Amino acid sequence: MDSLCHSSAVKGAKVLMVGAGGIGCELLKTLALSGFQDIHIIDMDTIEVSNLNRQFLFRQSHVGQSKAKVARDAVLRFRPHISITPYHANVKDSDFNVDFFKQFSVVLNGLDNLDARRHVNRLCLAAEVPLVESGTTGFLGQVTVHVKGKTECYECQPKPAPKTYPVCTITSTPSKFVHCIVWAKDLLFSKLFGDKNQENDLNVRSSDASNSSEHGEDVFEWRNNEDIEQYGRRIYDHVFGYNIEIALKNQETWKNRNRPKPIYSRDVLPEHLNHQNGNVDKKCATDDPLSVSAMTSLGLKNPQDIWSLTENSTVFLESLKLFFACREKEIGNLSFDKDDQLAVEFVTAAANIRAASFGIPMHSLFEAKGIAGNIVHAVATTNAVVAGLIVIEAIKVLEKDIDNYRMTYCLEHPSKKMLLMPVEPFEPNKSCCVCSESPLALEINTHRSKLRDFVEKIVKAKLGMNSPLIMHGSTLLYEVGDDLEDDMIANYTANLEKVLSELPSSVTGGTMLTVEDLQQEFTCNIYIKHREEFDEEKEPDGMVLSGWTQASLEKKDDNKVVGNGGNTSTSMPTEGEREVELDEISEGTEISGKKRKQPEVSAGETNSSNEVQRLDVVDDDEDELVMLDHQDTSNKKKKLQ
Ligand SMILES: Nc1ncnc2c1ncn2[C@@H]1O[C@H](COP(=O)(O)OP(=O)(O)OP(=O)(O)O)[C@@H](O)[C@H]1O
Ligand SMILES: [Zn+2]
Repeated sequence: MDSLCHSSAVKGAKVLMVGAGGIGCELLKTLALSGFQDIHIIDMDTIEVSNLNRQFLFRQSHVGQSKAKVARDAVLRFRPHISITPYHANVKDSDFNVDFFKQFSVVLNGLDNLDARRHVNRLCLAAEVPLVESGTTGFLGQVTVHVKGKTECYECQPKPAPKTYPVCTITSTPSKFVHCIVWAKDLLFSKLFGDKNQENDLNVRSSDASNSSEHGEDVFEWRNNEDIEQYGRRIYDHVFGYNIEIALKNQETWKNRNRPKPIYSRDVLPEHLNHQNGNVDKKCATDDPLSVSAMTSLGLKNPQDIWSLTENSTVFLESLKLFFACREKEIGNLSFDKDDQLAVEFVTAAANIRAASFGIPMHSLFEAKGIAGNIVHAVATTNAVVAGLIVIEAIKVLEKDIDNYRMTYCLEHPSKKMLLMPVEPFEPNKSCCVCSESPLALEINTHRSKLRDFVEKIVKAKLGMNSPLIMHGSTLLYEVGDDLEDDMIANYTANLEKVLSELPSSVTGGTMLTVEDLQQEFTCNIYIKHREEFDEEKEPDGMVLSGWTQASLEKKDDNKVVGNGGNTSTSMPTEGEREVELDEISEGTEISGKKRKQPEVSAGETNSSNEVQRLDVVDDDEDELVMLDHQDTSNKKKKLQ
């Protein structure tokens, strides 16, 4: 190690670290202690109290300050003579362009989301700077090396698709608590507090209801003649009582399922809730609307308690009331946030009441929050191990020790007596459209789909472009930029609303479109195939992109996404479930069944085969997160404490 620390490659290296969170803090410390002398750090966040348990460069007094800057100061205290340059900024900002990236010898990622990772991958490819990429999820972690032309890029292999659920499971036939959470968060919470005009599957039921029993208006609207408690109870009775009764009428649905039980507020709560007569203004009297809490107001203290049905019903009404009383300005714009206490309380209560109705075990707020926020509790040790591995790979990259590059996976349980599983990197995937410029094919109804659908669903969501430019031959159909003339902007805005075949340069079957992101210096050709019909459930986008590894995932996932509740139900298994873990983790990542050589295991080890299945660990990220189901959550919690 000593020789490594003093290697001239290390001393002379200029390193860019992206992310100064859980992995980043460990990484900066390890870099400094390993002899690196010129380190740049980009992080867009400020320090939060919840970071302090593991992001050890930060202290209570730093809360609210830039992570990048505080991390720098903390490390300079024990390595005063090295140079650390912090940027409190989003790595996607246009300042961080290809030229910016070119100045570095290596880029090290300690990020927590797919979007930023893809962006950095593209910049590293364009700037031809090696990338060491990392991620952790609880006890699981991985460090991978990406060198243009030598190893696969970050996007050569498909990433696990966020687990999605069939809409009908969420709206009609939940069988697990997570289904109730998705319903509470993506349907009910959004309906009540988010954008009312959003398409939402609760609409179906509310209009059913308005035809039969209600007054032809939106059931979810607060009516002039009712007080907030009446409103809350009406919503309660509608979603937990009336809607269930309607659902029960469909005998077919319940032939092989347990029939749910309608729950009405009068069955579980007294006619008037005495405590709610308390002074609402007093409950709101705080500088920080985010600190308003139904639990506080009701005297419920322990977030690990599982509330009774009555308690859940009380929390439901109280949190709804507090939203309207204390946070009225935000209503209409809210989306669920795991750090929003009142939102978590509402979602926990609503999910529990629904669970009770469907005979599903109820959960504590702590557990519900974990599921709703896709939280896998971070393990500081995993971050430290991963940071160490990043530095080891960075040193190999700097010394151009290509034969020894490794992708390393941290396991939760020893496999072949090892907790760390190093594997040789793959070569670049020839069909990867990011690093091999391989064209894609898009099946789309060119007479029905608008350019806007193409931009949103394909260019942004699937291809991860920030500032796209779309060309058909020499005609520019769309472009984003700060310096566009007004008439161009008007032109592009008009194009967005046109169907593809009616664009100024008609896009039909057989057209080749070029899509480019100027900042990422990433270009992609898309061959358009016209197709009339799409299966609403299986192909909810109304278009199918193929030709790249991403597309194979789509086929695998025949469920329709509900809202943005992307979750995977990969679980942390107990010892006996080891095989399940391997299968589940690799699910969605190893679609071709390719095997990777595992060179580090010597013949004397217990393994009979020297091949292991590729493991990919999903990261703690909103897009691609692992979610624990209830058994595993409790199992895990025990281990963590
Ligand atoms: N686009 C981006 N530009 C710059 N920094 C980013 C970007 N996306 C994520 N990050 C940073 O990456 C870091 C990831 O760290 P980590 O996974 O520990 O998350 P965290 O936000 O600190 O903690 P948690 O989400 O678990 O509360 C964060 O500090 C975050 O600010
Ligand atoms: Zn690639």
